[in-house]
Amino acid sequence: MITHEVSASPISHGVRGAPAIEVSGLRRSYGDFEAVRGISFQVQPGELFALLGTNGAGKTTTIEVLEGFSPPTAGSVRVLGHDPYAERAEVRSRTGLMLQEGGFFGDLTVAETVRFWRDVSPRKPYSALEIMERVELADKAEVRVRQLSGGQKRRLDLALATLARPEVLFLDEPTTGMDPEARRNTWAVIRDLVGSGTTVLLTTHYLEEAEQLADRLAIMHAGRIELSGTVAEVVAAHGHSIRFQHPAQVAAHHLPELGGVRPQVEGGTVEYRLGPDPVGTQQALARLLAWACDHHLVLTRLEVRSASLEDVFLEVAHGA
Ligand SMILES: Nc1ncnc2c1ncn2[C@@H]1O[C@H](COP(=O)(O)OP(=O)(O)OP(=O)(O)O)[C@@H](O)[C@H]1O
Repeated sequence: MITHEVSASPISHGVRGAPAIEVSGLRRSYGDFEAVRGISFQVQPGELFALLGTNGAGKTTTIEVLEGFSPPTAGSVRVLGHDPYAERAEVRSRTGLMLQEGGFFGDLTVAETVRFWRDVSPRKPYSALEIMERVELADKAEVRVRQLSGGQKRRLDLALATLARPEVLFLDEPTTGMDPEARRNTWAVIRDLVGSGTTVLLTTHYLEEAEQLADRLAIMHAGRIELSGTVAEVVAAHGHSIRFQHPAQVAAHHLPELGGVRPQVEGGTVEYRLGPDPVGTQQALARLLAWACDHHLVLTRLEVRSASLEDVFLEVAHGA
């Protein structure tokens, strides 16, 4: 499958004031199986929106509909104000995409690959060398694509998806297989693109990637969006937790309730999952410390913290 699309017009973000990407009540079935079950979201021009989710949640299916590879079973999608399936040529000339499986000719070198895709692009804002340098592959220019490592192939994929400076960029798990340094360099490339006005829809299994890059995100599970918002909103709604090492001299059923919350004891750790209200958390902590003093206990490894994106994700994955 060819995965590198090219841009034909300068960045204009489609219809003025309209979202760059609009998904309304999208459903997509494969035979009897409904992979996407009525999801809605919008991505504004110049925004990076991350779709997170469990395996098989429907992220790639959603991206494929947005790219115009398949029509919705129900609902509608718009990219730059157009229907990507019915008006495929218009949309695809202005979007870039990087799928999970890149479609390379393994016998070509990196430089030949970049030159080939640059030659067929109607817009050539960067030289072949600049394109390779941006993803730190200039020193691999003469290496055959099939000899690149997995992470290097992903970087080449990103270079090809962005060589025409697309208005909207779809990135499906862009940093899978990259080492931590390559991942950080790729984040910098993506940030530059967003900084220059590109709208990005990204899927990832790396929660840190979403935390680092996303203006807003949605967490999908089994075809539905379970939560969405900014990272701060999603995490704040989840609340706080108080944890400490389970004191050996206190049976689990003698641990106190804090603000009506019972503790969970697992792997030698006691955890109270509290709501998002900071006053409630403070009162719970005061009550816990008073209880510890009354019982002459030292609470080791005591911590109070806000939920992380990982906590939220795991709750969606297990609880939804
Ligand atoms: N062509 C297909 N035919 C039948 N079922 C499919 C097809 N493509 C995807 N599915 C199913 O649809 C569901 C959603 O798949 P999809 O690839 O969209 O999930 P995902 O969120 O991208 O998953 P992952 O994180 O594992 O890549 C899965 O249960 C998958 O098995």
